[in-house]
Amino acid sequence: MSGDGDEGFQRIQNKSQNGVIQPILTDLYQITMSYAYWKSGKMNDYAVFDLYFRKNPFRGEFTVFAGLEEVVKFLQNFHFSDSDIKYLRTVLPPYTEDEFFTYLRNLTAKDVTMYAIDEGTVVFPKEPLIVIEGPLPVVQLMETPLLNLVNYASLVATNSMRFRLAAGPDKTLLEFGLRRAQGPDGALSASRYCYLGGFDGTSNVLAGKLYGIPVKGTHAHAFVTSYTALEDLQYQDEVEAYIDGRLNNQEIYLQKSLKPSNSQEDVDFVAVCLKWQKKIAPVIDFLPDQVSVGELAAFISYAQAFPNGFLALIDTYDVIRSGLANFCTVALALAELGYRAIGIRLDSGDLSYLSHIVRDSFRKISRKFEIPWFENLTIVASNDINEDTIHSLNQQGHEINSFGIGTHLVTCQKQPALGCVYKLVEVNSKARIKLSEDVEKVTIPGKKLVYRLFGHDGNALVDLMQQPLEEAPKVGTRVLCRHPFQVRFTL
Ligand SMILES: Nc1ncnc2c1ncn2[C@@H]1O[C@H](COP(=O)(O)OP(=O)(O)OP(=O)(O)O)[C@@H](O)[C@H]1O
Ligand SMILES: O=P(O)(O)OC[C@H]1O[C@H](OP(=O)(O)OP(=O)(O)O)[C@H](O)[C@@H]1O
Ligand SMILES: O=C(O)c1cccnc1
Ligand SMILES: [Mg+2]
Repeated sequence: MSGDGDEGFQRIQNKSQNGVIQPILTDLYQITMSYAYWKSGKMNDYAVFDLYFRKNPFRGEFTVFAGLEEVVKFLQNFHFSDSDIKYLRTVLPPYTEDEFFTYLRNLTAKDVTMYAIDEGTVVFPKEPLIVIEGPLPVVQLMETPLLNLVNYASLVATNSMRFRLAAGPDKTLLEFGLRRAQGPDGALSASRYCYLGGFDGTSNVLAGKLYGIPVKGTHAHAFVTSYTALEDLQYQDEVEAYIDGRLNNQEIYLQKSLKPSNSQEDVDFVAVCLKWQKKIAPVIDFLPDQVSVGELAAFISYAQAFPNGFLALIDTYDVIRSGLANFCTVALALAELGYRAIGIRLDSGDLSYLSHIVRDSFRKISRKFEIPWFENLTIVASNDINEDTIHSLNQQGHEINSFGIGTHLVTCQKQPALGCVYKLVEVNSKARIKLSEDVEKVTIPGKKLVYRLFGHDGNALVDLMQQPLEEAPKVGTRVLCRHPFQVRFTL
């Protein structure tokens, strides 16, 4: 068994994420330009490229830089394989000189130098996040893969941090985006960089395995709707075996039982639940004959499987009249047997209103039965949540402890791409500029160093770009900083 698992892991490591990141994961024009550079004798020109973005995403004021670890791995492993070369021979024109393919086959990043800002740093438009320098054709070939590695990673990390800022530091944020992400690679990147941006965990099991991200989750509506009666808690084949006389009543009863946390003696858990149902009905105001018995069976079944991890999705039928009542019933039965339930999840309706109703019931039970922790049970909310939903919930007031967020987080619905670019700024120590009709698109020529200047109070004031030969700013000394584009003249 473990052999199978390891093979699966190897397959993924070799072929998925890292396997797919390779020099020919690029735009064709990088290869054709390399050929032209090579043919015109520019292969030893020394070029400097800046990787930067022009505008913070989501109409925001900051960006979180991410993707650097994969960039480093990419540079370390940069080479074209025999099969890459074989394929490229079919793509380039037949008159492409043979020596070029030998040149490509022997290329590595050994003559390339990279400077970068630390991954996870808050960064701003126009400043180089990565500077790459080396032989022109080689650093040209880096453009597309590097942009691919940084763009989405930084976008989704920024999105994740924005959700974190909206929710506040004490909420648990779970990424539930696998089913809605842009394919398998998009999903894995989303899980990885949402964690970097401030989420606490993911539902994506493979991301947990590959990147060490905590994996968390609840259960789905299907789990609830699959049960229709308390009899579902018995295995059907065992019911048949009982009818046939192959099993006795005691053996069937065991399916309904649970051992208390401190004993090995089976207790009829269903009976304990039904006892608590009667006791709490007047406390939190529900009618036992109005709850869904299938939902109760589902919750009991989940509680038997995870007596220390019972978290129930309570909106399958009716949150107040059924889901909440059934959850409290089972949670109290668990409490009698020495277990602490975790809480509930809401996946529809008015999340502010419902979270208040739920917390209110938890408080009533906590006081009535003197179970202090019951009022602090976790309330998880999900259902198409975006950043604005969280701000709105904060304004209205809510009792949610944890948000499960998928679609809006991983697809970055508010802005689907960051727009990082990779521009030539220097060749053979001479600055290069790209002019444009659009002033935003004019490049800042020359190699630059970026300093982050901090005030006396320890807060960052400004990022300063300088040429390498300019004197570095000194602590305690005033520095003249000019905006690179918005020049202000005073007369
Ligand atoms: N109190 C609230 N304030 C702001 N947004 C909320 C609040 N409660 C829920 N939402 C958000 O409103 C959106 C729509 O909720 P709505 O109740 O219409 O959806 P629903 O319950 O899934 O219903 P349906 O499935 O029938 O569309 C969801 O994206 C949800 O996250
Ligand atoms: O809403 P998201 O932020 O994408 O979070 C993930 C969603 O995925 C699940 O249900 P799914 O959407 O598959 O079914 P549903 O529409 O019935 O909730 C879960 O219940 C969430 O609603
Ligand atoms: O664990 C959950 O509750 C979950 C996981 C993925 C999508 N929606 C919910
Ligand atoms: Mg949904």
